[in-house]
Formats: sequence, C-alpha cells, structure tokens
Amino acid sequence: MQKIIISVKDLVKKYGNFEAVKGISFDVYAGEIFGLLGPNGAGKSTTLEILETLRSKTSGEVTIHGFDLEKHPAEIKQIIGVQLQNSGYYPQLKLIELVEMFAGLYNQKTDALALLKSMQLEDKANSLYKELSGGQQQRFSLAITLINHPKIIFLDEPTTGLDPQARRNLWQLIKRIRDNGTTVIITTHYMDEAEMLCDRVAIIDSGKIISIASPEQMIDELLLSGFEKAKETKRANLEDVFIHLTGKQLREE
Ligand SMILES: Nc1ncnc2c1ncn2[C@@H]1O[C@H](COP(=O)(O)OP(=O)(O)OP(=O)(O)O)[C@@H](O)[C@H]1O
Repeated sequence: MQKIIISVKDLVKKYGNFEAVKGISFDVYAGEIFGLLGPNGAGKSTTLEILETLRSKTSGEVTIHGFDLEKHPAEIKQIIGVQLQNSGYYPQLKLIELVEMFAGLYNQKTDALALLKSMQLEDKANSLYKELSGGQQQRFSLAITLINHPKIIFLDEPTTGLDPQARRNLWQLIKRIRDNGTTVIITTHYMDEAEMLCDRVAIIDSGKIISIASPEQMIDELLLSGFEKAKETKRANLEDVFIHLTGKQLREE
C-alpha cells in the first residue's frame, strides 16, 4: 500500500460564473512524481495554486501530509516548496545571496554553495539571476524550492522554453529530488515530458480529470482498446537526430 501524501476530493474553483475546476478528485502518493497534464486553460495552474495555498478554492476537500488545507495552511506552507515566478528574485542580489536570503526567510540553516552545486550552479554563485540562461534560471528556481527541506515540491511547467539538452538535464535533476524522498507535483502540456518524467499522471481537460494512471498503463490501455496509429511511425524523430548531432551536454556554460 502506498502512502497518500495529498488527497483532493471534489475540488471546485469558480472565477465569477466560470467554473475553471469542476469537481476533481485525486490522490498523490509519497515519493512519486505526479503530473497534471492538459492543454492550455485546462485548470492545471489553478489546481496547483490551490494546493500551494496561494489561491482559495470554491469547494471541496484537500489534505496535504495530514493537514486540512482550510484549517492548517501555515503548517502546509512549512512542508512544501513552491517554484517562484522570475519576478520573485531581487535583481541586485547574486545567486548565493538570494539563497541565503530565502534561507533566512524560512529560518533554515542552509549550505548555500552546496545547494547551488546540487543544481550545477556553483560556477554561477556570484552571478545575478538575469545573467543566467533559461536552463540555469530554471535550475536556480528548483534550488530555491528545496531550501526549507520540503516533503513536497510544486513545479508549474518547469521546462517551458528550454532546449532539448536543458530539458533532459532538468528531468534528471527532478528525478534525483524524487529519489532523495521528496514528492514532486508538476504541471506540463508536453506529452514526452510526462512520459519520461512522471510516475503517474492525471489528464485534465476543461476542468475535469479524464484519466489517472502511469503513462505506461495509459498507453497499454489505448493499445488494448484496438488503437492503431494511422501510419507506421519511425523509430526515431527529429529530436533524436538533434540530440544525436549536438550531444547531451548542456550548452549554456
Ligand atoms: N484569475 C482568473 N480570473 C478569471 N479566470 C481565470 C483566472 N485564472 C485562470 N482563469 C481561467 O481559468 C481557466 C483555467 O486556467 P489555468 O491557468 O488554471 O489553466 P492551465 O491548465 O494552467 O493553462 P496553461 O497551460 O495555459 O497555463 C482558463 O480558462 C483561464 O482563463
């Protein structure tokens, strides 16, 4: 039996008369990478922000690590890590100073350089955030989510805008965070990302969950239903060619 760390029951979010989240229910298991997968406007960010305690819900029940979202938001904030939008970083501070500042805010003793090193950013410790490449910026915001040693981290479309090498690199880092015992909730609209990274995914469309399973189970179920691709697909695609020609190593340094 896997331990449930997040339980969501009949969650509804209305913006005025518009129902963006229409009564969704799902559980997240401790230690997994759980993906909310869906097209633009499906309700992924709204759901994530409610779980992060940053947005109010209209109705429904959410329990995170045994804490009721409505009654214990402060306790929940202590055990989660949230990826900040870029605007959250003071522009004049170096990365190492930003880590120290956030550690101070969380009242945590943190080895700032070791944390930057774990995200392959030790060479950038004295750089400003705006001087970083897109991949480095995402790795930095991943580092910031880890400052308070959270049990759960929330990542909203963490690889948007990154090149194939940087995306793969970030997937590896996220898997390492999972392997170290942190539960990861991620939103994405990239199918390859969900397939490569997530242990289980919920497919959400127009505010409703239409399927929850591991990517392999979903694919197997589709094949069992008699699905066949119209055309035999090649066993490689253009991205494979790109990676083959340009290599797997990061290009930003
Ligand atoms: N503050 C708001 N006020 C009114 N409507 C909103 C607000 N925030 C989101 N919405 C609407 O709610 C729906 C769900 O939005 P949400 O951002 O949660 O979707 P998403 O799945 O994260 O999409 P994307 O992939 O584009 O980020 C959309 O129709 C959006 O326009």
